[in-house]
Parts: sequence; structure tokens; C-alpha cells
Amino acid sequence: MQQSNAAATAFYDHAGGGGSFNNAGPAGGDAGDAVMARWLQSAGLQHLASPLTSTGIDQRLLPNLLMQGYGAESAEEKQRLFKLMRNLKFNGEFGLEPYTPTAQSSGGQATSDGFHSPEFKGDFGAGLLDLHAIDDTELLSEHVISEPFEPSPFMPGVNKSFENEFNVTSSRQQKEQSNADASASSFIANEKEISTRENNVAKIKVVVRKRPLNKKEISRKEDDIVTVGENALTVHEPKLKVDLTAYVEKHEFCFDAVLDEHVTNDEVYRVTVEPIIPIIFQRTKATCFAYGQTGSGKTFTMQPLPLRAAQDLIRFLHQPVYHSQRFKLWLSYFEIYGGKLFDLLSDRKKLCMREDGRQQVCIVGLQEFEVLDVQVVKEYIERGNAARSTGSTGANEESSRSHAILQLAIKKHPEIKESKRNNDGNESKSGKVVGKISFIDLAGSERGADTTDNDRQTRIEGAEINKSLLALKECIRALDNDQIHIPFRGSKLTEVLRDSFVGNSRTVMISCISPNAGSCEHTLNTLRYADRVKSLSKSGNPKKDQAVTSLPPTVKVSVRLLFQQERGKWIDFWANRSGEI
Ligand SMILES: Nc1ncnc2c1ncn2[C@@H]1O[C@H](COP(=O)(O)OP(=O)(O)OP(=O)(O)O)[C@@H](O)[C@H]1O
Repeated sequence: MQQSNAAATAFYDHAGGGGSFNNAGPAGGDAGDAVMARWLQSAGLQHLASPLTSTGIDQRLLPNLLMQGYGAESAEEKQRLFKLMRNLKFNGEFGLEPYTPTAQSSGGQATSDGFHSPEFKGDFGAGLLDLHAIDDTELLSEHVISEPFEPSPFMPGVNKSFENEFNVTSSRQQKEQSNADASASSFIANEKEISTRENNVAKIKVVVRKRPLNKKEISRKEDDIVTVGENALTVHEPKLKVDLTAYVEKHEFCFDAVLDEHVTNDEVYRVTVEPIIPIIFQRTKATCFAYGQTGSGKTFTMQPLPLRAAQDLIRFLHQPVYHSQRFKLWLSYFEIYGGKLFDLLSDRKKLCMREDGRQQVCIVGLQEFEVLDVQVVKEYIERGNAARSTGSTGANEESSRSHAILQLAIKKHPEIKESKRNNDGNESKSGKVVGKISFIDLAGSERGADTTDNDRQTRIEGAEINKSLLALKECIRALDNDQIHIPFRGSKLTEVLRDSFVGNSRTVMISCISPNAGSCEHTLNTLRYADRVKSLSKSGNPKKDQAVTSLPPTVKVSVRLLFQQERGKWIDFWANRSGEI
């Protein structure tokens, strides 16, 4: 029982640090017995109180009791005891009085009693929809509200071990029991780790990815001017003095993460999207987009992400808590080309966008497909990519000329009789969106100067692309400044993304950069923009506390300058001339 003791020691260390544990009276005593009896009652385990207390065991020994299967007869009881213990630990509230069930609440199932205490809500919220943070209670079944013991769906692996632990047949119980210590301690460690990770999901995360030099750049013997450190990078800009002596100017930047040319797409997923996946189930609308110069690796970076995300979302959907509520995953894929919307999974059918009475964006006619396995996602992505508008630019032979938006939505569906189910489209509409993640592969951005070689069509595309990128930038800035007015209507792109920016939203921006000396100016502009987004999105940002009702004057001036300077030409907002963007 060495592991058991280790787990128990960890419990004590934790609780002791919290202070409240000590107040409970370590020796147990009458008051301690009463407190423990009420804790047990709150989990419907009141019948365990007498055997536990009569042997003089106080609540500090609960971890050990679990390990020994003490008192709890059935697997279900063990499960409840385990959960009670877990919540005692995570609340650090050994010494606090539990919620005493009212006559009303105690009328229900034992498992529903007692966990509506305010002290509990944060901890039970982990993994369940956060009832206290949302207004649309229609999304939630009573089952979720009253089911305090559902294992955290943030931990697919842990849940599995949890089920293994408790849903055993009686003949296996003995054997499984010997693994309880290890499971319990890893369960606790994982839950802690996951709740920390959840807290670390910033509202806006800025990650930079550097691609390797390509064949052309190598054949031109171009230098790699970007060196990457830990969450930081330096651009070594080659410059000439007025007397034509060469020198190098260093520009240093720090970001939430910086990924060098050796980093795999899997690692990109791990750093960017993976932490957001669990909170999609908590009414979060997330957006992940890649931003950067044409040919810098946006498509290369974005394409694998939805597949990996779908894989994880599907895994979560298999959790009993979501499965029982008929949560389903839906996929749609469309592009914005020339300010118009086209369905990439429906023969490029033209779509139109409307706002409903609640200012929810609705893309009329967009086909959504239910996703049951990852293979299907792969097929949809390939189909959509084949339908996408691409073209050749000076900088990228296969440049994306449209913004492609792949959305994975989690919807909660009412029970429908098989006979009433018409088709996929109808079923998709019947569901209510719980959370959503949008992956945007932005069209390649070019400066006016880059478009001179291109034909008229490419230049028109370029203007449209730049307009929407500028609008996106303005929206992010306005959001970060907590402005009342967010200029969503600046472009189709931002209109479509409107609901991903308001409410409980998360944005991951992956800034893609090319390492070659010839792209230095673009690289610096991308990094400066990323830096600006990053610095505004820090939680300690003093601007967050101010009621900002309009753009600061300097920003207004710089935006006007961009337009005035560029009148009649392409909007060259990458040039960053004002130094304000
Ligand atoms: N990290 C990387 N490792 C290896 N190759 C890469 C990487 N990033 C990009 N590439 C390669 O560079 C080329 C250009 O990349 P990609 O098409 O993703 O650029 P882009 O930013 O999407 O361009 P555009 O905006 O014009 O569509 C592709 O051939 C791609 O395979």
C-alpha cells in the first residue's frame, strides 16, 4: 500500500496548505463527526457515516478509506465516495460545512443532493457546461445541473480509467482494487493539470511559426535572418548606411509561443488548438487563423488543424455526459472570395449571410454535415480544398485567393423520433449550438508593390483580400480595447466571424513568417502586428479597465493616413508607416 500512502500524503499536504482543513479539528471529535456525516449525506452516503465515525476515522482519512474500499459496498458507492473525496480536495474545504439539502432538493436522487452550494460550482463546472456563466439554460438538461458526480470530460484518459475502476464486475473488483491507489493519484494530478491548463487558455493567443527556407530561396543563396529562442525571436535585418556600409539591425520579439522551422504540425496543434478543445463544450466560440505574407506557410499550418481538432472533439463526445445529452459534431466549409460566400462542400453554391433578431450570424443555405469519425472529416476537407479558389502570385505559385473557413460546431439536439427525422440539414438546424471552432485559412496578403506583376483579376482579388484583412485587424484591436463599437461590417470576413468575437470567445492567431532576407520587411510587419495584438491581449492590460468609447486619436490618424496615402492604389496597411498598427 505504498502508493496509497503517497496519495494520502499528497492530500494532506494540499489540504494543510489551505488552512481550512486544520480548522475542522484534526482529531475528528463530535463536531468533526457531525461535519463528516453531513459531507457524506451530501453525497447520499449517509449510511457510511456510522461505520466510519464509530471507528474514530476522521475526514482526513477519506482517501485511505477509498483505497481500502472501506464501508462502501457497491461500485457506485465507491464512485460517489471517490468523487466526494475529490471535490473535498479540490475545494480545499475539509473544514467547511457542506450544503444541507433542502426538503425540495433532497427529494431527488441521492446523487443530486447537496452540490448546489456556491463553494462547489467552480469545481463541478470543470468539464460540465458552466451553468453560472450562461444565459441560455435551454442548452442544458436537468441531468447536467443535477449530476454532480459526472467525471470531468476534460480527461478522456482519466475517465476511461475511472470507468474501468468502477464499472467492474464483482469478480474483477478484487483485482481492480489493487490499482486504485495509482488511479486515484493520477486522477487527481490530471484534474489539477487540466484545470490549470484551462485557466491558461488566454482570450487571444499569439503564436509565431517560422517556415524553413524553400528551394528557390536556397538556390538564390538567401540568408535565413530569423533566429528563434524560447518564446522569442530575433530578426536580423540587413541594412545599408548612407555611406553604403552594410550593417545588421536586430529586432527582438516575444510571443506566447514561437515555433521554429523544425516544429511539426502536431506540435503546432498542441500549442495552439488543443488547449481550447475542452472549453468548446462550455459555450465558447473559438477562432484560429493564420496570418502572414503570401507563401509564409498559412495553408501548410492551418490544413492539419481541423482534422486533429475533430479527432479530439469526437473523443469528448463519447463522454457519457455529452453522449447522453445528444451532443453532436457538425462540419461546414465555405470560402469568402471577392466579398462573396461560396459553399465548398456543395458545388460552390453561392451563400448569403443574414443576421437573426439576436444578431446571430446565419449563413443561409450552408450545408452542415454530421461528423461521426475522423475519416469523414478528412474527406470533407479534401473535397473542400479541391473546390477552393487558388491562383498564382509573384510570391506563391499556389496562393490561396480566398479566405477558407472550416467550422466545427457542437450542437445539442432534442430527442427526435426516427420517423420524424427528415434529413441531415433539418437535424442540424434542430440542434442548438453549444460551442464552435472556426479555422480560417486567410488568403495571402500582399503589399501593393507585390501586385504590380499580377493581372487585373489578381489585383482585384488582392484589394478585396487586403480590405478584409484590414477589417479583421480593426476588429481585433477594437475588441482588445473593449470598444463598444466593433467594426464587424468592415468586410464579409468580419461579419461572418462576428459571433466568434463576442461573448465567450477565444482567438488563436498564428503568425506565419518567411525566414529569407528578401521577406524581411513583410516579416517585420507581420511580427509588429502580432506584437501589438499580443501586448493588448495581456490580462494586465490597463486598457481593459478603462471604458474606451472611441479609437484613440493616434489610431484614428494612422488609419486615415493609410487610406489617404494609398488613395487610388492598393491599401498598403502592411507598410506600417504610422507605426501605430
Ligand atoms: N513549416 C513548413 N515546413 C515545410 N514547408 C513549408 C512550411 N510552411 C510552408 N511550407 C511550404 O511553403 C509553401 C508555401 O506555403 P503555403 O501555401 O502554406 O503559404 P501561404 O501562406 O498559405 O500562402 P498564400 O497566402 O499565398 O496562400 C508550400 O509549398 C508549403 O509546403
